[in-house]
Amino acid sequence: MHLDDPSLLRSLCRIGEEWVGADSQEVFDVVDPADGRVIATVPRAGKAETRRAIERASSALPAWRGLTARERGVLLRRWHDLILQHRDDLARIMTAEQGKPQAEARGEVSYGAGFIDWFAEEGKRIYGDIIPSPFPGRRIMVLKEPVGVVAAITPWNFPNAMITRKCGPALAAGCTVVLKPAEDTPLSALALVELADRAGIPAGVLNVVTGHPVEIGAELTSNPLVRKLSFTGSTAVGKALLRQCADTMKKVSLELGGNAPFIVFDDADLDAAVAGAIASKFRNSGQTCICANRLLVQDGIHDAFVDRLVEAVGTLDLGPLIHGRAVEGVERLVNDAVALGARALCGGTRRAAGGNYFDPTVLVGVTPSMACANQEIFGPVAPLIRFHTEDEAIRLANDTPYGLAAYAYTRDAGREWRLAEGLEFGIIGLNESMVSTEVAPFGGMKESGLGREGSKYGIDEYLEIKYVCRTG
Ligand SMILES: NC(=O)c1ccc[n+]([C@@H]2O[C@H](COP(=O)([O-])OP(=O)(O)OC[C@H]3O[C@@H](n4cnc5c(N)ncnc54)[C@H](O)[C@@H]3O)[C@@H](O)[C@H]2O)c1
Ligand SMILES: O=C[C@H](O)CS(=O)(=O)O
Repeated sequence: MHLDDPSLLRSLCRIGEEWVGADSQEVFDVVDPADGRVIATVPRAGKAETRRAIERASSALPAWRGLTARERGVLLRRWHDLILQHRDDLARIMTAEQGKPQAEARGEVSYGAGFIDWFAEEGKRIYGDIIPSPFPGRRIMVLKEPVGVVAAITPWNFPNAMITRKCGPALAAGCTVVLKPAEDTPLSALALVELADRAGIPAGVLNVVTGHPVEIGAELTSNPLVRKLSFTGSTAVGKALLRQCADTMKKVSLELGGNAPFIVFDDADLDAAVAGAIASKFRNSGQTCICANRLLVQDGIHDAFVDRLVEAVGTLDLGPLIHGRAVEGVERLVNDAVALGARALCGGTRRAAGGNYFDPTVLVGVTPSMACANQEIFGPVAPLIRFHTEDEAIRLANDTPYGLAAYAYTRDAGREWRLAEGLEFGIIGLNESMVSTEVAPFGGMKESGLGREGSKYGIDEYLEIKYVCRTG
């Protein structure tokens, strides 16, 4: 892989001042999903290394939280600037380990840097309260303090932005972090830590451990020095980690799976609806938590929408899926739907040329009971379900344990409000499918998670509220 700055390609864990291997010297391969080439190896660390990282984060905490928010903000701003200076290299590393096309990868790096920029400022707005006391002679105050050592566990599909979306607010609030990135995409995390080091963020504030997810996770969720877990990943793993945190009562935020409905009403702007569906469904080859997962299309516009969608899909050139298991999972969902009567109007199979590619697919005749309408597809497959009335659309959309993102295209303002209030999802796009920004609260309801990331709300996840009552 060509890098303008090859020293960004780090392949060891970062614990305090040191870049270290696993105690066992074991390593695991990092593989390019496009062709299966091994691009690096990183340590297969476990419990002992994680414990040392936690202890180092704990020892770094007093000095880091002792800085003023402005001082931390200066360091975060430097980190932000270095990320953007090295955007092309960070994108090259991301494409090599995750498969995301270069333009999308550069976009993710800029999006991820936005969280550092945003929270460099938000740290200076962590306001407490002075509350008028009902008791004569007594003062009532509310302080907000950093929660302490944070464990962050992140997924492979956005190997840069999911890390900065946690580390930005955590560091701005005065917390220190032990990060476990996804085993498929550790290099983006290690490059970010290298740049944090160059920015002058003190050693021990941001630590990265790569390796056994279950072993590392067990230490992160059980060690009492860790006061917060911030997890982004599948709902199944999120539930397991939430249970594991109960014994030490950690503060937990979870960004989990989704099953986004994309609703197209008869009165929708057809061009906008097709463009929105393409952008939402096929971004990152369909491997995002907020991808349109079910396209609910009203009877009157259905055929015109299908024709235009198939035409637009025919122009796509997508990247690979993350690994062979992902391709097999998508293939199973498509084959299940077709076996039950759905039709693939385009795509429908893995790419004949081989590799982890699945051809972009439009399925019609899908019914709400099919697996592809109830499971997170995480691939470039658009299942279309017909509906007749608005009430039916809202009922179908809400009929899922997930509640992350939902989209609707209509030009009826009254209907927009009924959808905004009637859809049970944390994020709703009305005539818009590109909703992700650092200034807005990102997160889900029901089994899509707990808490929010980004926005003025995102820093609350890394704070404790302290009530002080003073007489005298
Ligand atoms: N809501 C969001 O903001 C958001 C963002 C990105 C991805 N996601 C979700 O993440 C999933 C895809 O990512 P993924 O495949 O990496 O998810 P995953 O749950 O398999 O893995 C996520 C992270 O958890 C780690 N992990 C896995 N099992 C673990 C265990 N038992 N203990 C500790 N750590 C463990 C993995 O190594 C990885 O770092 C999808 O469901 C997607 O919707 C959600
Ligand atoms: O996959 C989930 C990500 O959170 C999507 S986004 O990058 O925030 O849009």
